[in-house]
Amino acid sequence: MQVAIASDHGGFKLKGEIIAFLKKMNIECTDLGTYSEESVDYPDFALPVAEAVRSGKYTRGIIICGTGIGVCIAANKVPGIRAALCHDAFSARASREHNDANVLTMGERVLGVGPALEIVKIWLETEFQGGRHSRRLEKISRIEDKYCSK
Ligand SMILES: O=C(CO)[C@H](O)[C@H](O)[C@H](O)COP(=O)(O)O
Repeated sequence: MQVAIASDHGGFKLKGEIIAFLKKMNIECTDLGTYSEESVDYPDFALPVAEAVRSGKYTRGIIICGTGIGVCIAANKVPGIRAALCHDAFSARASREHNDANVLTMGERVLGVGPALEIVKIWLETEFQGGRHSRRLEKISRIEDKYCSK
């Protein structure tokens, strides 16, 4: 599995913890920034992760900001991206089983490191269930087709 990860300044510290955790789990990840706590704009870091996942070069993406909300909104503008904001284990599991989420977003200002790492582990290890959920994802794709020119 190849993971692309990024954050804005509000998620910088938690991003570092997640990268260290992924290394311990022997999961390859690429850090697409930001690289300091200097204030930046979250869409500039959500977009490269979303595009990296859409391109197929990376299997999954993780994006952290202060709340996880802004990066989730931005990433979901990219066709083919199913970004899920998860601050609990149940949502993390369901976002994979039901939604086949390919990007996880979280907020450093919302969640402690321990719960965040548990969510990352569950999210990476849970498989999409398919079946009736595939039909629903098809309907989401059709919404993209309706509104996106490429
Ligand atoms: O979700 C967000 C924006 O919708 C994030 O929490 C950002 O990290 C946050 O807005 C940054 O705020 P700051 O006051 O500029 O640090």
